[in-house]
Amino acid sequence: MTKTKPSSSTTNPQHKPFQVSNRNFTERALLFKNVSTRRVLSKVQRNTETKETPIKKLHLKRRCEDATSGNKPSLTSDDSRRKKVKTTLGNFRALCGKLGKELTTDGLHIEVSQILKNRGKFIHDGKKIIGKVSGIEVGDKFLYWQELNVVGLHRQNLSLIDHVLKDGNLIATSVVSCHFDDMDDTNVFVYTGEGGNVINSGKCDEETLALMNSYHVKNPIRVIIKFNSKNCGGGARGGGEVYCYYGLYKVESIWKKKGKLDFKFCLVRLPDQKIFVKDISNGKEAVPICVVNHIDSGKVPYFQYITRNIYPEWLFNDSSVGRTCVDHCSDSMKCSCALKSGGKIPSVKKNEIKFKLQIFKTKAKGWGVRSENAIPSGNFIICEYLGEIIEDEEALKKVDNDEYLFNIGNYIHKVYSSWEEDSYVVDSKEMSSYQPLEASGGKEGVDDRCDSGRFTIDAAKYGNVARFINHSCSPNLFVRNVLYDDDVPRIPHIMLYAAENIPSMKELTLDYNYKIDQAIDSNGNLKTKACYCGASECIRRLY
Ligand SMILES: C[S@@+](CC[C@H](N)C(=O)[O-])C[C@H]1O[C@@H](n2cnc3c(N)ncnc32)[C@H](O)[C@@H]1O
Repeated sequence: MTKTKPSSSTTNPQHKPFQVSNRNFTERALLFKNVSTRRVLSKVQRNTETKETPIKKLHLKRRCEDATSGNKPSLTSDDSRRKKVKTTLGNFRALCGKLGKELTTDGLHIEVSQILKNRGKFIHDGKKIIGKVSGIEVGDKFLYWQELNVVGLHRQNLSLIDHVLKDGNLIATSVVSCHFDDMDDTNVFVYTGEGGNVINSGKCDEETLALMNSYHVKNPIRVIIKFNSKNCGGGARGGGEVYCYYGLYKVESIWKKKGKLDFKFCLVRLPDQKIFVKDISNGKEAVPICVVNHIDSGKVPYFQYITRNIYPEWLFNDSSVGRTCVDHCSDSMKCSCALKSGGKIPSVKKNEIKFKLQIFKTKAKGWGVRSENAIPSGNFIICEYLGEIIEDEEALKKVDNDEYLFNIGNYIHKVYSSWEEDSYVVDSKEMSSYQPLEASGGKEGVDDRCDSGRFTIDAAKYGNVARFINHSCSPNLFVRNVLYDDDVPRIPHIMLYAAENIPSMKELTLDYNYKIDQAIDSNGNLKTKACYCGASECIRRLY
């Protein structure tokens, strides 16, 4: 996730846009962590070379057209634009189906897009847009390169960089990147342009020129990521290539390695753009919990977002439990805490999430959690681990599906003597832990129903943001079992705290406290799982 940010120094000391020079189209590499995209580009070239449209003609035409701003107030609302985009894509695919049996042939797609263009069916009348294309949202997916052209995201058949003349200067409008698999974060990525001594000769290819000018103009550039849906949980065609629109970026810096001809362009994602899911809690949390995925097209599998644990019914009817509060004070008729305060529900604000947490897709560990704000170390509760409270016997039956089980353990680390947050006592040696139960010894020596060590939190169906926090052998969070004075005495809350100052956007991690070689599956076989935390002290095994 941490990328070395290139120096912001530019190779053009005059800070003025470069002028259009002769175009020397060759393939070039768009890099995410130095991975080349040549293969994809040459495939596009191969497929388009067979078409009749002469490249020279396209150039002439391009010189004449000028930019259209996507931000100008449009005649139609964004909703109707969106409908139009959907209809147009539907028409495109229907026509592909009609004209060719082999839908994956790019030649067919070019032909179909030409037909739609001739019929005036291109979105935005085939004009090139700078910035947001109305009707298209971040996260929208497209099955074929030509669909990007039809909807106005990227109107190039040959090049990964699209550009337009704006006030006499060529500027970049969109980039198609073909590599997503080696990144934790696409907020920053690097494009490597073609070689050529721009400073001395004043000449370079159009793509390099456009990106250089965009650096000065700071115009928004659309980024589209191409990926293979086979690798990320299926796609519209059950595996294959898909293009996903990732939003607007700007060229932050340009540099050139000593002795090398090619330029590198650092593109940085513009802030305040629509994200994939604005608030997965649907307003249940005080701070919205957004979901972003810069890795693939996968969505968070369904679960129900909760802000309080779900306790088993029998717990409330069992006098040995000694619970006086019902469902965390939600029922003012039954809850003794509420009755004490004249029927008023006590504030549960102490459990509110205060940091702007974000669920994001990691490279190798599924979803993870990070904070958009920096988090100072100390007694700041990041969040509580929530789910269904189940007995350990029940949890043991879930050994083959234990991803979201958190064994509460035998120890209570904090006791709140009142609703005041600062009156707790920290007394902890033993952490609670995620499953497997075999490792945590959850059943040891307990006969009483409400004794601790008999309960596990299952966040598979019901849970909150904490269910996405991954393990690290060098974690930046720690766990405390916290008991409020109105709680079921031996079912503490699992509260997560910052163990250090955590910079914004750094993944939040816990030590799952698993034991190696002690997890057993339902057939009695030893279970192992690799750890991809990446810490220098990583032992390479989760369990
Ligand atoms: C509580 S879930 C964490 C969220 C999970 N990544 C997701 O996508 O929903 C625990 C699971 O995440 C994965 N995981 C967490 N930390 C990991 C790590 N350091 N290395 C590999 N997988 C990890 C494992 O599959 C583990 O069973």
